[in-house]
Amino acid sequence: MRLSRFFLPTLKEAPSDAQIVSHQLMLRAGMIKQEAAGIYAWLPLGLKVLRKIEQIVREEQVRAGAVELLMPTLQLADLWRESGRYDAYGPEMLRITDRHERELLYGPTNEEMITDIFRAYVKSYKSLPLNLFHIQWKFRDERRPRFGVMRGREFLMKDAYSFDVDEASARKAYNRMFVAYLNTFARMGLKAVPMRADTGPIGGDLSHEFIVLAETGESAVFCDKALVEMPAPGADVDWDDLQSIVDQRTALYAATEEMHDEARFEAETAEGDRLSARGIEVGHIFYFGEKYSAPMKAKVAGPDGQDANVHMGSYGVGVSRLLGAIIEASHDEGGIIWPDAVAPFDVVVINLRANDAAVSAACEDAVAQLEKLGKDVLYDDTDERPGGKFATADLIGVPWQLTIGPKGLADGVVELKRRATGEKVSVPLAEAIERLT
Ligand SMILES: Nc1ncnc2c1ncn2[C@@H]1O[C@H](COS(=O)(=O)NC(=O)[C@@H](N)CS)[C@@H](O)[C@H]1O
Repeated sequence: MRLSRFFLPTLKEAPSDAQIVSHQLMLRAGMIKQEAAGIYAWLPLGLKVLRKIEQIVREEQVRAGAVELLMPTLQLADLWRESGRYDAYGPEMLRITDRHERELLYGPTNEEMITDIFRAYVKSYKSLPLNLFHIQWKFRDERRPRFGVMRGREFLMKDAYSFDVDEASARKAYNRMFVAYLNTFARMGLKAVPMRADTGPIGGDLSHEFIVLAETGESAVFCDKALVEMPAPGADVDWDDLQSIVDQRTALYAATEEMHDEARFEAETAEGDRLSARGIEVGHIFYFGEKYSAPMKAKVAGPDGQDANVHMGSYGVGVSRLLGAIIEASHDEGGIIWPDAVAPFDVVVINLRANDAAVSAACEDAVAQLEKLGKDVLYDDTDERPGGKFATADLIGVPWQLTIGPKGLADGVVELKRRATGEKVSVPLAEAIERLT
């Protein structure tokens, strides 16, 4: 992609109301534009990252056995009246009346709708276990949207819903999501710690939040620091028997503020291992049994032919929030440092003298070779001065910068820079390409 043909409205300064670094950098890097409080337009660079994060979430859901569908953003109020949540949900719910005076709402979550879909078709335990997920925009009329996409009003969520014949099976579904979440966040270069959490308006009695430690996090958290460095289980696990993996983590103390018990923390965790910090909630999983299947009559015939309510859980990931969380965890004074797996481009090719035919020819050759190898290249072919080009490349956080100028060309070398470390080497183009693949 030629930068001269792209749409990258970078800003020298962030607007003063952007308080945290991720909000400042997303605005300065031309990734988002606020259209209303808590409501954003996703500009090309931001959308590329959003889609990469979404794809990692999707792949790990599928690996854990979940099946993707897509539910609408608009829902009938009557569905929420069945579960009793229509009034209980409160002012965060955006209520809408259509031209026929029908009462609708912009979905903040989808437990009722997915239960309605399930009960319409599934009648036998033989269809279980089942986990259905989608990645869809939600609306929550937050009283104080802030910190950019971190706490928006319209935001992208992956929400999955599991259906099982009994509690024991439902806990296995819960464990599959628990492990899938550990793998998901690790693939994005994040250290996310599962912590016992409150269940709030979703309900149930078993819940974990996945927290990324960050000073600007809204949650106060307490945990055994061993949990932070524990590697993710990876894909090669027995998805039908994950209890030992889950126990390994839940055996160590980890709780959000609402669930924290200082006495228990001190009893269970040696002083040197106690971590109290602030964190960002990037995922939240719940087991809530028959909370929705009972009032909505979502039943299956069991092996004995008797109908029984299915046991459910729901599992959310803040897909759009993750851009903010990743930047909070990975940036420096120059700007964003994207982990390779979610970067908007793999490499920026920087032309130091766009009006020099030989340099431009060398750049275009490098771009062509890299694209032939499947690399996603941003080619800065603008007539911006070199300092400005380097500053833009650092700001938008692409993992590699390959710079070509007249002097390097004369010496038969290009300069390759690793954004994360700042390390630079001057090597022949072939070797630079070798290092990039
Ligand atoms: N206002 C918001 N802006 C951005 N992300 C949010 C917002 N509210 C929640 N999230 C993200 O969405 C995730 C899931 O939201 S939740 O309320 O915890 N859980 C649910 O809605 C359940 N239905 C899970 S399917 C949270 O962990 C958080 O990462």
